[in-house]
Amino acid sequence: MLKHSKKIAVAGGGSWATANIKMLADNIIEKEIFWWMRNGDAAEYIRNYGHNPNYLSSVEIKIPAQNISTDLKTTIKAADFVLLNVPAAFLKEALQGVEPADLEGKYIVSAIKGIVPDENKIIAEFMHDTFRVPLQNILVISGPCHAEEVALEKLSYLTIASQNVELATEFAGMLNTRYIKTVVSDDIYGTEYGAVLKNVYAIASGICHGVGYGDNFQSVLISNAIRELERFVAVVHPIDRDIKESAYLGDLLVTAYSQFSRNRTFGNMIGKGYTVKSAQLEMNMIAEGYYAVNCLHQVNKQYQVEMPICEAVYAILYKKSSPVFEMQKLAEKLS
Ligand SMILES: NC(=O)c1ccc[n+]([C@@H]2O[C@H](COP(=O)([O-])OP(=O)(O)OC[C@H]3O[C@@H](n4cnc5c(N)ncnc54)[C@H](O)[C@@H]3O)[C@@H](O)[C@H]2O)c1
Ligand SMILES: O=P(O)(O)OC[C@H](O)CO
Repeated sequence: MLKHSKKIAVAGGGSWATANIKMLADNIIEKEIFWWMRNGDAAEYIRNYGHNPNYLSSVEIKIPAQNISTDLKTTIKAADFVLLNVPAAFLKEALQGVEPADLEGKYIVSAIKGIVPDENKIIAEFMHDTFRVPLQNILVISGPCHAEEVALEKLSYLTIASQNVELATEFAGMLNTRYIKTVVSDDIYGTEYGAVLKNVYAIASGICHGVGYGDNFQSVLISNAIRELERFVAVVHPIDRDIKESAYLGDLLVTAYSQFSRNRTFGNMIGKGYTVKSAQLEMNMIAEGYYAVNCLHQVNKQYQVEMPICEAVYAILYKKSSPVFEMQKLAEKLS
């Protein structure tokens, strides 16, 4: 028996939002699901045909047509849980017109793996500082899980993090299905920063592949990446955590090695000589790590953690440094 109401709004129209809609609808707990997206044509198509025309188009959308809207305030008003699923770079724009009062008493669930540009804040911090959402009302969905495998109903594990563990456990119960298993954590900072960093490491992994390094080097890169990730989260939010858990190491591995990874694909194109603009145009999807590495570069000015992989990716993407040169330089620092 759930303590809270089961009205959930999903905000975002991409692959992960579509996968989240599927798992919430496939979960057996009765609930009402609302869906906001900015693209009116896509919303109309989904209402008419029950499939997202642009992302995971094979997934059957099993929510009532009238619950799909392009008006975010109305969608938020209808729900108690607001699941944010817009890439971090566009979150501020998506929430324009939404006031702190609109979110009063709501639970905010971030499925975003990114940092809000200019603010340089992870999503929980941004929602807390800007919309006065109490941290106790904020949840994070993370873990190694590609939307494409959810569409195929391949067994996947999600981590639901919140300082309010009872709430996280309750929300996790609304995601479990035959193909989704959930783990609960109280580490929102480590979970969010871990997910942000793994996107940058996946870009590094793609760049290495693009310039011609093999599996042997790749494994050393990822072994150094998890140590870099651990160093950073230990300074930003020092608590006792096991970095080998799925939300940290697992997510890094899936993104660094999977054919479905947006960030790795983007990095591979950069390694092969594409410009940032041309690589972005080539993809209908967003590589969060591109935006995140710039934010991390700013955030780390305060913490001064040794982060050679992030710095190499930053130099390539933002200083137009040569991928071959940066990877050679990085290789000297890895162990
Ligand atoms: N795809 C996955 O498997 C997956 C898994 C876990 C977490 N995530 C996270 O989910 C979030 C959403 O990513 P996704 O993979 O669903 O995205 P996607 O790459 O599938 O889709 C791109 C999304 O960005 C939106 N978008 C593109 N340009 C925009 C603009 N100028 N203004 C506003 N919106 C714009 C599109 O409408 C679409 O919703 C990201 O933070 C990502 O890290 C994704
Ligand atoms: O692997 P990416 O770059 O597509 O990111 C998607 C998810 O974060 C994987 O858990």
